[in-house]
Amino acid sequence: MEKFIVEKAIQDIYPDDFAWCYGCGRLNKDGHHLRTGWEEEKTVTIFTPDSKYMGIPGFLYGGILASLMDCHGTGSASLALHRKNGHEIGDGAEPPRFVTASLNVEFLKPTPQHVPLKAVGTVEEIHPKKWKVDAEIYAEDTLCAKGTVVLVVMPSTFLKNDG
Ligand SMILES: CCCCCCCC(=O)SCCNC(=O)CCNC(=O)[C@H](O)C(C)(C)COP(=O)(O)OP(=O)(O)OC[C@H]1O[C@@H](n2cnc3c(N)ncnc32)[C@H](O)[C@@H]1OP(=O)(O)O
Repeated sequence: MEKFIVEKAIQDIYPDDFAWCYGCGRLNKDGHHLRTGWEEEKTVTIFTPDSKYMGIPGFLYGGILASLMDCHGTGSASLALHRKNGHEIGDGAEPPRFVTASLNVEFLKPTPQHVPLKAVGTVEEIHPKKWKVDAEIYAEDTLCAKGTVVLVVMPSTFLKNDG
């Protein structure tokens, strides 16, 4: 796999109040800090899980692949609606925020530890408030998992009520 770094990620511009997700929140010091950006018309997230995310020695725990798929989905949908709204990362506009409505993962091959994983997404609009991301996760050049994530624009039920 070519060396790839996500230079501009949608998670970098989420407002602080929404930057705490365990998977992709930049402000969650214990989290994975997943970052998702464009690679031409596809979305990409790169992640090398820590050694502790072991299933069988030498191979990854499947739940961590699901986590990658999950946040790759929310980030991809946010990128796509942001672009549809006429914005790109860095133009100062606040991006839309999505939550996961469903997550389907197929584990195709044993996934080795200690190599960078690359999630590649194809984003499709179902409705302006509902998007689908078909994702593939590669370890080096091997397709190890694929899945589909459905995302919905974050409803007001997620707004924190301090009262
Ligand atoms: C925010 C920063 C990044 C954070 C990343 C976090 C990643 C996560 O882990 S999120 C946490 C896990 N996910 C959750 O907790 C979600 C919990 N579930 C829920 O809140 C709800 O079930 C939710 C929001 C997913 C779906 O709600 P539901 O009311 O069933 O929505 P749904 O019927 O699918 O429609 C969605 C919207 O599209 C609209 N819509 C209209 N036409 C259509 C259509 N043809 N098809 C689909 N939707 C349509 C619906 O009317 C609705 O809009 P509105 O709310 O204005 O009526």
